[in-house]
Amino acid sequence: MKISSERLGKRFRREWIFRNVELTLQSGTSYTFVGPNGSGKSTLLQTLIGVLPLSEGTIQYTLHGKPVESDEWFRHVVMASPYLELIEELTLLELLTFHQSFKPFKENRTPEQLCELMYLSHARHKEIKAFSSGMKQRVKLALAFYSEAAVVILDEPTSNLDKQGVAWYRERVLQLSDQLLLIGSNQPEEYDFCPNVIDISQWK
Ligand SMILES: Nc1ncnc2c1ncn2[C@@H]1O[C@H](COP(=O)(O)OP(=O)(O)OP(=O)(O)O)[C@@H](O)[C@H]1O
Repeated sequence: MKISSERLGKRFRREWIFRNVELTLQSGTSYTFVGPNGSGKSTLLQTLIGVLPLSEGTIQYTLHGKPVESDEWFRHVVMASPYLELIEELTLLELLTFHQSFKPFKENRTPEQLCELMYLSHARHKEIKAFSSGMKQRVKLALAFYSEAAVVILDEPTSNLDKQGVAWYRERVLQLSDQLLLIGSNQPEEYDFCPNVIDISQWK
């Protein structure tokens, strides 16, 4: 997968968050967007995957040399972020089964296996609304790590995680090798392995 942007800009009302963003993002490597609070990291990530409409410029997805229509981008993307909610009324197993029906897990893993991989087997019959914030974050990250998708987006990936959770994140994220990984972060421990660190302030 390749995502490229030309003269990409986003504004909310009269405030430009970024302008003239020129990017070429390729599978098989990772890119981290850094910048102070409010600089636009989350906005850029959401614009790049089509969750937020752009205000100017263009974005192109190319898969195996062919352009992908913008209304199909979502099929190729998984995203974990503190502001995207899980379905609170479902149990963990129900949530994973539902998710799997539209995005299968890598290597045909089952929902039960995924519970083990996120160290939450004991909570598999619990409703998500009864999960702690750290448990929810583990679920979001596991969905991102183990779903079949060409593009993986992790915004503030270790928010709410304890030390063990951070170690788990670091171990798992290093195993994403053939996908396109995009991270939004201000915590070096979330991205110190990443070869492409991009300061978003340059586009203000
Ligand atoms: N829906 C919205 N309406 C108006 N302004 C918004 C909206 N969403 C974000 N903004 C503004 O866009 C700017 C960038 O916000 P964004 O959340 O992308 O920053 P960030 O770099 O991810 O910040 P943080 O490090 O705090 O997570 C901020 O000034 C914010 O107030």
